[in-house]
Amino acid sequence: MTGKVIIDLKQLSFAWPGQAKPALSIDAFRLNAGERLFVYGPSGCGKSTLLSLLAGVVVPQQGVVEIAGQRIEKLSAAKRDHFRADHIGLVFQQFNLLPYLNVLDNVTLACDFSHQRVTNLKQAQVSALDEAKRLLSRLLLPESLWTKSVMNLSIGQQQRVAVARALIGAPDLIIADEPTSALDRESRDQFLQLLMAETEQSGSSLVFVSHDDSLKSHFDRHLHLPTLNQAVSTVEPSAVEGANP
Ligand SMILES: Nc1ncnc2c1ncn2[C@@H]1O[C@H](COP(=O)(O)OP(=O)(O)OP(=O)(O)O)[C@@H](O)[C@H]1O
Repeated sequence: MTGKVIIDLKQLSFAWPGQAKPALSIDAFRLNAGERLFVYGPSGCGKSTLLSLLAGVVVPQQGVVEIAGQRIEKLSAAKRDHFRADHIGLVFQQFNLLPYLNVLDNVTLACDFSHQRVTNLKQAQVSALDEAKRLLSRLLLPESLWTKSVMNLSIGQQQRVAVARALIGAPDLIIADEPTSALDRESRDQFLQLLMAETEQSGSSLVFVSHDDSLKSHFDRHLHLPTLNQAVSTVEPSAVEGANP
C-alpha cells in the first residue's frame, strides 16, 4: 500500500436528468491505493449511480470526483473516456465483450486504447498477449477457448474474460458491478479469491458492488451506501466499516 488516495469524493451531489431530487449526495469519502471496498445496500440506494460517477460516465452537478489525483468532473467527455481507459478497469453486469473478436483479443483490446496500460506492461517487461494468457490461466479459463469467439462462452466464462480485460495493465482502480451474479456459490468464492489475489498483485484498488452482503468477508472495507448517501434516509450508525475507515 502506497498511501496514495485513489478515490476522493467531496460535497458530491448528483441528480439524473429530469429528476428534481438527487440520487446521490455524499459529503466526503476516500479510498486508498490497494484497498478493496465492498459496497452494498438495497435496490435503488444509488450503487450503480455511484459507479457511474466513479467511472466518469456521468458527472455531478456539484462537488468533486477525484480519481488517482485527477478531478474527472472537470474533464470533457472525451478526456474522461481517455482517463477511464488508462486508469479504470470496468466489470459491469453487461460484459461489453466484442462478439466478433476472440477471447485473447477481447482482453488485449484494453491496451489498444490505453497508452498508460501499455507503459505499465512495459515496466513489468511483459507483452499484452502474454499478460492476457497469464490472466486467463489464473482465472481458470481453459486454453482451448482462448482463440474462440466470446459468443461460444458461458456467462461465467464471459465474466472471467471481462475481469481479465479489466485487470490487464494494472489500472489504478477496478470497478465491478455485481460480477458474481451469474455464478453458483462455489464458483463465486473461487472467483472472488482470484480477483483479490490479482488486484493485490497489481496493486489496483477495487470497488465491488453487490446486493449479496454474504460476500463482505472477502473485503478490507465495507460501505453501506444508504448510510453514506444523504439522498437516502437511513438509521444505520456507521457507513464505513473495516481496517481503514
Ligand atoms: N439512468 C437513469 N435515469 C434516471 N434515474 C435513474 C437512472 N439510473 C438510476 N436512476 C434512479 O437513481 C436512483 C438510484 O438508482 P441506482 O440504479 O443507482 O440504484 P442501485 O442501488 O444500483 O439499485 P439496484 O441494486 O437495483 O441496481 C433510483 O431512484 C433510480 O430510479
